[in-house]
Amino acid sequence: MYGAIKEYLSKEIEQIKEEGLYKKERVITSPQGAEITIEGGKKVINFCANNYLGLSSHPEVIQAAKDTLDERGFGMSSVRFICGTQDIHKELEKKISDFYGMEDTILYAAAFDANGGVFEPLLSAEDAIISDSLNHASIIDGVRLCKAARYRYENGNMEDLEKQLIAANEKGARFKIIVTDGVFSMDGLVAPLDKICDLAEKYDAMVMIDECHATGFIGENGIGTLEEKNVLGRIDIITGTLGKALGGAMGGYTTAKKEIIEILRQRSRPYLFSNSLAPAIVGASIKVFEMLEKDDSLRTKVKENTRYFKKGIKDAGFDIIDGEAAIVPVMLYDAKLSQDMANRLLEEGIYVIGFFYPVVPKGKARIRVQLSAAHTKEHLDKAIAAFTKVGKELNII
Ligand SMILES: Cc1ncc(COP(=O)(O)O)c(C=O)c1O
Repeated sequence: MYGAIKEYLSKEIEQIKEEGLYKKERVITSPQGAEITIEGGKKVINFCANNYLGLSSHPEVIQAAKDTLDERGFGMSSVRFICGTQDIHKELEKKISDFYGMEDTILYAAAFDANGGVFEPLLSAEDAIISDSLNHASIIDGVRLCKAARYRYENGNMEDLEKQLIAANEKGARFKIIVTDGVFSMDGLVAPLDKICDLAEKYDAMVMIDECHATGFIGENGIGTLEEKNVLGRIDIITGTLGKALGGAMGGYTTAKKEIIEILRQRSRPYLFSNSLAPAIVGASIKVFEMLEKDDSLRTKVKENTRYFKKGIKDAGFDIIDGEAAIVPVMLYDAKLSQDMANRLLEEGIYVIGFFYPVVPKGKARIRVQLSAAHTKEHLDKAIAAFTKVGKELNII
């Protein structure tokens, strides 16, 4: 009887709209890049993709995908352990392990699956997961799927983390794992991993980080937040995505000690019961890692672009959160203002998104600007000029 649930769902949809939380998909008719065309034909400069290294439409990455498509076919039509593993899947896993200096890696269809499928195979009711309050939804879901006791510490608050570790010890937890995003994507701030690792050592816990917004460009060699915070070799489990800086298509991974990955291959449900990554994505991702090994120009560029944009926007009088990532939250505090500003900026040819409660805390509405190595100085100057113009118009600066 669809009638009854139809009425219920329609009410729910109305409620989402009334709360101002209804998400509309903006349709793009061009490839992903620093400049995109949106439906209706308008060309805009894009500041809201996770295309940090500008690789989403990079010619070398596209060529590698085409070559692999020709050589290896379109799809695998199988999960990994039946007949869905080509040699290139193994090659990519080895590349990722070497990149981080970890022992082994397992690929997933998405980082959402990597986070969703990591806890349940490793931990059970006698164990404890201690999770940062701002961790990504996929970590929250992964934790929910596991029987381990859950502890949550206030974002980045090391006193609270210590309290939670003590609480887990008092309950007699067998194994403990602290889990945090490397970069918190709404603030662009890096987790205090050095302090987290110290506490982990003091209380005998493991550490897991989600590097989705960091791999390839944060830290001197682009290894990520573990390099930035000088904790290489002290992190037990890393999850990451191929769907952001590393080409932006899709795919995720977990990299860790050999036994951890071996158990995941045996028991991680999103790995066991979901199709293997398409060869073209695997081939192109191998190319991405080769490019990162050879050349640091893209990560230098995205860092320079971030510095340049931050300076311009601060000099214009805006208030920003000054983090280490290629994410610049321009703080407006008011939800409606953030929406009005984003709409006006789009009219000026600058595509950004306004974020407000419940995505960020109440009273902390903002426009999140994401920088890319694909942005030119001209793109950045245009954006700073448009922010200044609209900011004055809306009495923000
Ligand atoms: C911190 C974090 N973890 C995990 C994910 C999921 O990544 P994927 O798109 O590969 O599923 C995202 C994507 O939004 C993310 O930002």
